Amino acid sequence: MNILVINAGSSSLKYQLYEISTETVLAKGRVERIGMDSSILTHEVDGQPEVKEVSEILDHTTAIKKVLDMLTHRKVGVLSNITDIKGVGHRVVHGGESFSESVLIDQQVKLEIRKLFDLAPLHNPAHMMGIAAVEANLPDVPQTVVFDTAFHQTMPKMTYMYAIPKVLYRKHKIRKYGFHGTSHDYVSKRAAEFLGRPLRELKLISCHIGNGASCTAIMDGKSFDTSMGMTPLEGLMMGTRSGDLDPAVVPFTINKEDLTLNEVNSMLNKHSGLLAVSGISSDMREVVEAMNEGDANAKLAFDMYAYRIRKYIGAYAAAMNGLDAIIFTAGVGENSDVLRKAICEQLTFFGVQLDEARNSVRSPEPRRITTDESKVEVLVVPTNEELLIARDTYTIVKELQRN
Ligand SMILES: Nc1ncnc2c1ncn2[C@@H]1O[C@H](COP(=O)(O)OP(=O)(O)O)[C@@H](O)[C@H]1O
Ligand SMILES: CC(=O)OP(=O)(O)O
Ligand SMILES: [Mg+2]
Repeated sequence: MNILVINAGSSSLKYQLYEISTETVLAKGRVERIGMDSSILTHEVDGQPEVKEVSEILDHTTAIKKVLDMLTHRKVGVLSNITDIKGVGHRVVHGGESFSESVLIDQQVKLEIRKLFDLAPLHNPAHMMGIAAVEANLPDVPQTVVFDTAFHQTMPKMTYMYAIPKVLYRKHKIRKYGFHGTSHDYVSKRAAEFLGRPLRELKLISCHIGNGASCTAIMDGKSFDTSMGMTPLEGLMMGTRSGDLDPAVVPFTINKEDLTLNEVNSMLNKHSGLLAVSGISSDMREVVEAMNEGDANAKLAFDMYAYRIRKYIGAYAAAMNGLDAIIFTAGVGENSDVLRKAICEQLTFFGVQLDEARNSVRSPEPRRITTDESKVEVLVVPTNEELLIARDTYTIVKELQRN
């Protein structure tokens, strides 16, 4: 059965087409710069060179249409007809308190996602555009949503409540939700398999370090605490997001700089983090390069970034009263041996012994980067949010076909 996985952003749309019974990726790609002139569609079929097509793609509906054209293309396509797609799974960042698992999309689900626009303004509106675009192009195909927040619905009240008047939770559901749940879920299961131990017995800290970044404390196979909050802004320092800061900075800045609330929100989400501190880039590769050339701002940005991750690891080891393994994943976590080294070198107190040779290995497979004697294991586990989305979609579609 062919399942299409969609991760729609405001100006981009990533896709992967799976043959799910064998979990094979038949094709994948992305559309960038939707709504701008010269949008770019990049399409890749296993073992073949990438195909790039530049055209004007004004909205998500057109973007999906182009993707479907690519998938059925005479030369670079992998399907003879779009009716060969039997289900579409979407990544949705915010599911609030309504969803603790993946669901089939219906009117009610769409309404709930819309209600959460305020809580994930960068993500949820874009996901809705993706869902509507698929509906317009494939009206008869069942669609599902897989939420970033779902995995974290197991957090106890003690970790998800903010210490502010209760009325704000009652009226507006202001609380910690946590994100990247699909990734934390996937890598924790892979880590348990790799270690050959039951997940339920492990105390894990998974560090999803990509553009957005979050750490999760996982106990008993469940999310116990996580660094992102009501929105994906809390916690670690990120590419362009500030992460934790004294909330008083917000009214103070509004006052002193004569900014609006929206401007401050945008500053904290889009113009902070690595980008602001380094003054160079939100991309860790460029920050490390500048640091190696002696740039002091890049060094400060790198040190702050690594320090925050270390601090969360320390906090979560205490929160769980123990730690078996730390997992690094996502763009930076999987690729930056320099960052992993900076973090792990200062965790010897916990019994982390980094093996530098293992740390510098690159591989798409899960691997250990500590010595055999290390008391706490540190693993690099490449994430695969799309595969989990495809699996969940398959389960839901099969159930639908049975009824
Ligand atoms: N070799 C590398 N070294 C350091 N950072 C890298 C490397 N390759 C990719 N990255 C980082 O990964 C980030 C993207 O991570 P990713 O998980 O794909 O993020 P997202 O899904 O949020 O777009 C980039 O911003 C880049 O900084
Ligand atoms: C929730 C979140 O931050 O997602 P991303 O890392 O894809 O921006
Ligand atoms: Mg990501």
